[in-house]
Amino acid sequence: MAQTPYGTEDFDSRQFRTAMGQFCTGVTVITTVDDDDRPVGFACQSFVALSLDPPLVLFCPMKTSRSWKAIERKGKFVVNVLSNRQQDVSAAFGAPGDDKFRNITWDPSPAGLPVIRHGLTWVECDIERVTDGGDHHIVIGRVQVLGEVLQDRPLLFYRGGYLSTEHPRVTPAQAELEHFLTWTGGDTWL
Ligand SMILES: Cc1cc2nc3c(=O)[nH]c(=O)nc-3n(C[C@H](O)[C@H](O)[C@H](O)COP(=O)(O)OP(=O)(O)OC[C@H]3O[C@@H](n4cnc5c(N)ncnc54)[C@H](O)[C@@H]3O)c2cc1C
Ligand SMILES: NC(=O)c1ccc[n+]([C@@H]2O[C@H](COP(=O)([O-])OP(=O)(O)OC[C@H]3O[C@@H](n4cnc5c(N)ncnc54)[C@H](O)[C@@H]3O)[C@@H](O)[C@H]2O)c1
Repeated sequence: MAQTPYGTEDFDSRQFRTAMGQFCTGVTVITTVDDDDRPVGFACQSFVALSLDPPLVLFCPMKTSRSWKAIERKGKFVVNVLSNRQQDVSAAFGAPGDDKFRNITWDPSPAGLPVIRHGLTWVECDIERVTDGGDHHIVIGRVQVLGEVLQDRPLLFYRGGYLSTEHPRVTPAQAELEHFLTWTGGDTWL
């Protein structure tokens, strides 16, 4: 049953979060290295694929974020897309801390930024533009490198908690059609 809507800005922060929590998203960890080459990062659900040509993405860090300050100085970041096995990774990077990488295994991206192991995929980006978003920044990044894709289920954030979903099944007929549509070997079968 529909609830009575709240009036113009006649709501508190808890009510706003409850409303926004109805929108289910994936979870990423945005990483970089600081001036001393130490890995830093934070859990981030405000990540969006923005543009295909040019390839742009965006995310929104709190203006008080120390990770953001390191990302801004470096001018580069990696977006790590988490799998459903990485709830603990999200929890570690979703809370303030000075050594969030303590129990995290990672490899350097081409630019030397942390790629967290066992994520669904990752992209390395250069900061293209930063605009104002209230108590957050809106950071637009230009994608430079696409990481490999792992066949696993995503970690989802919904109503302030974690969820997972079945990976969509690919039937043999769909796989055959995909192979046909992406074939680059020429018309050798004719
Ligand atoms: C699933 C999920 C999704 C999230 N999505 C987003 C998102 O899209 N955008 C976003 O900005 N955040 C998001 N968060 C929250 C974010 O991950 C956490 O706030 C994280 O701690 C931020 O890390 P940081 O390094 O950016 O900030 P930190 O530097 O860890 O700071 C976090 C807050 O703590 C304060 N602080 C830091 N150090 C101290 C100290 N020594 N003493 C007192 N206060 C201190 C800072 O001022 C800041 O307000 C999300 C969290 C979760 C779990
Ligand atoms: N965009 C963000 O900055 C953001 C997003 C999600 C969670 N968080 C933080 O992570 C922690 C865990 O969250 P929770 O489990 O209590 O969920 P919650 O119930 O506080 O969040 C529900 C929804 O509200 C929105 N939200 C929450 N905090 C926000 C913020 N500071 N700015 C903008 N939107 C926000 C998000 O859409 C989130 O999915 C909290 O400290 C929360 O502030 C921050």
